[in-house]
Amino acid sequence: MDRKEEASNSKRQRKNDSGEYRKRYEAYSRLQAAAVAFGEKLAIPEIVAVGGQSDGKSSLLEALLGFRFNVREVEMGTRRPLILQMLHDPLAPDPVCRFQDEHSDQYGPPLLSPSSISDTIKSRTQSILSHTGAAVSSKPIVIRAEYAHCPNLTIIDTPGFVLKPKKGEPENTPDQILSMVKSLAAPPHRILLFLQQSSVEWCSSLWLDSIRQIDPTFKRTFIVVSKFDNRLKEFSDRSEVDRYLSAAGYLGDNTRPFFVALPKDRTLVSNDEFRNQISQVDAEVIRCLRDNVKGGFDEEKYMPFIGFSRLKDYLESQLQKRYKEAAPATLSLLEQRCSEVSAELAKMDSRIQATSDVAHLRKSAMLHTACICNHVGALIDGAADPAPEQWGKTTDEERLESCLGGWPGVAVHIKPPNGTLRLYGGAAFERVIHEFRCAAYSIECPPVSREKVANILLAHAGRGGNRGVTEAAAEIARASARSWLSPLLDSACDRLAFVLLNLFELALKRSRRQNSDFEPKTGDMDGYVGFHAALRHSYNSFIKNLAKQCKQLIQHHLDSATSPYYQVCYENDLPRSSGISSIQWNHPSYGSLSLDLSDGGSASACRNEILRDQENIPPGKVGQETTPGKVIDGKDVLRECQITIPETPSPDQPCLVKKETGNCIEIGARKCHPRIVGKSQNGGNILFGEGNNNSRAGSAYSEICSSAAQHFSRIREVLVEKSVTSALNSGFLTPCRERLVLALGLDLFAVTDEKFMDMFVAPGAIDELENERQSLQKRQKILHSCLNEFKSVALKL
Ligand SMILES: Nc1nc2c(ncn2[C@@H]2O[C@H](COP(=O)(O)OP(=O)(O)OP(=O)(O)O)[C@@H](O)[C@H]2O)c(=O)[nH]1
Repeated sequence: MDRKEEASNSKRQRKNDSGEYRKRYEAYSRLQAAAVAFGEKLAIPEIVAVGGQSDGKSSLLEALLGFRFNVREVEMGTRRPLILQMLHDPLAPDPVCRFQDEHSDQYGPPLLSPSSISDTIKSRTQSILSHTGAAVSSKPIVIRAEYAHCPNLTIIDTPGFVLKPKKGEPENTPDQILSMVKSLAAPPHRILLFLQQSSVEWCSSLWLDSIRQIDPTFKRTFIVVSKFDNRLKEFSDRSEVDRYLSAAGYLGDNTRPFFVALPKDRTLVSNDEFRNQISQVDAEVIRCLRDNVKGGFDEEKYMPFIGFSRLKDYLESQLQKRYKEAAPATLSLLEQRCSEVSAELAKMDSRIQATSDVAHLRKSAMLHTACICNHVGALIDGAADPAPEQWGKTTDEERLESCLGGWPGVAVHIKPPNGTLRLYGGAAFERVIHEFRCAAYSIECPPVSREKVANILLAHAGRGGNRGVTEAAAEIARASARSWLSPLLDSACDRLAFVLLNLFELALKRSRRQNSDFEPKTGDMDGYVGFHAALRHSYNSFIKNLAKQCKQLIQHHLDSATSPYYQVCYENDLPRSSGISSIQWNHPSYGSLSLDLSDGGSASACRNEILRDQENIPPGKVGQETTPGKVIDGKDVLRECQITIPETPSPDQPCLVKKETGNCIEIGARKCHPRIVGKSQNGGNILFGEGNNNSRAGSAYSEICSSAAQHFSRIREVLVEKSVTSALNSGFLTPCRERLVLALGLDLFAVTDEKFMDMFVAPGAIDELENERQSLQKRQKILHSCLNEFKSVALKL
């Protein structure tokens, strides 16, 4: 082979090589566009330019591209990462730039003028920042530039590090930039191009440490000392310049920085002139080092690292090298992604098919319903997920949101233990029951008019009955209990229903979390608005029905407790203790609720409140913790009662209890009762004494009031302790645990297919699936074409 032949062979070889380079590069840049558009995580070798603000990153990019696109002096600097895909095209004497769509892998029309490029960068940056209100955004802008004078190279320009935010920018801007750049530079397949101005000494470099945190040994970092022209005039002799160029002691033995100067004149010149200026500056740098420095510099050692053109060649060769190395891994990753996307697409097809498959929909809907019911059960039995702090309610919130306000007929503000804690489910239910008990015990037997007493009493006297006073008192107490306790019972049912109604949302939340944590087991019902609405409606109706039934049931209990025949039972039924001391109650549910878990302050506040409003204390608490008493005019009357009422109270002492009704009286009156009756049987004016209103006047009336209060208390106790609490539990909770799934099932599924499918006329849901499917199809198509491209690239490696 003669020399001529050899030369033409090597020329052909070089041409082939550059053809291969180009093919490989094109394959990667298409893959990169797909990765950006679809959020695919593919390890594509890329260069990320990082450094402090105004250290020259964008100028270096322009120099690499071979023309100026940032013609406007952009005051804001780089605010979004800019992925610049440079494609060497010998047939493009003028640069052809296209922006990738913000939301797809498609590129827009070619932009020819540099000002339109910088304007687009600016407007895209501003549109996203005005939307987020931040100073920077990590969403990249992608530009593809084809040009005869650019290399095959992809560089990501990043916002420059800053120490302080600019005026009007959020305070955390420096941190935001740092963390954004760190995450852009973190993937190990990315090469870092770290720029630092030549005027900065390595020992005082602010950002070198940040780079070390990303790449501690600079294994994948190229270091560029920018604006080298600014430093040149400071060198006087060779040793000085060689020491500077070696950067010894700061970057490690294997890291050689590049020293680059670019034209600082930013006046608009033609692209040819711009490239001309770049070469001139390159030449000028070498000339300065040779001529202006005594003894020049160690050219053998440092020449390959000085000047822009050397950096450009180096970057291109490094990127090509990495492309070649990464190709097998990229190919296998692409194969994997292609089969994954195909599987996703098949799954999506079957989901779309399932939208018209009644049997499938019935199964999924039943599973979903059962799952919701299970979660309701779990929440009733006691659960702490979702976070009660966020999803629970305090007693005040419950009152407010249920629009039920306070307890009817109760003037005092009831503060149940744990009222300040955010509870839901079973715990909130128990708290409402307790609150109801407090409310019930705070109701006093209302005062009765003398006319009422006279009407009942005189009629009894007329019939010659000798139990007139007792009968009158009982009759009064029954009427009072009916009119005062009935609204309270209704209110309790409404409050409990409110607690249970809230559980639907929480059960949904738990079910969603469970579906996202594991493979969806309960069928994917997302988007079927009609079904979700029907399920919610059915649940609400179930709870409202329970409330209605419970109201009827406990009204029935109230009717029995206020029936004249029941009086006999409760007189024998209720446990009594001797003397004046309180009844001993043995209620496990009460015991558990008296456990106040709210923080110290609120617990003691609540206790104080309870002590202040003694009505809030049901008898159970009375026996255990404190002597019950009602504070009237600042005195604990009951305590006073206990001290002052003798074992056998004198009928002359009606004044002692004259003012009192309710609990206080109830306890004192137990002893008084037989004597009161006895007194009335002793003849005289049974109604208002001997006609002397000032001496004994009012004593019979007071006795009747007192006795009525006693009856009232007993009715209330029977009701609260014996029937209502258990009726509420069995009326609400047992059906929720045992009948809910069946009731909802009957409502939703015991219907014809046609009616059932009405719930699934969900154009929104099907559209959503169709959109997802289309985007998957697109992704599949692009990944397949990238795969094929890489297969042919790999063949020539
Ligand atoms: N003297 C001199 N000036 C330069 C050189 N390179 C860039 N400059 C000037 O430095 C200024 C900042 O340059 P940019 O390229 O915008 O810096 P940047 O790092 O991209 O800035 P941010 O994107 O805001 O972080 C511009 O005015 C450039 O003209 C150089 O080599 N020598």
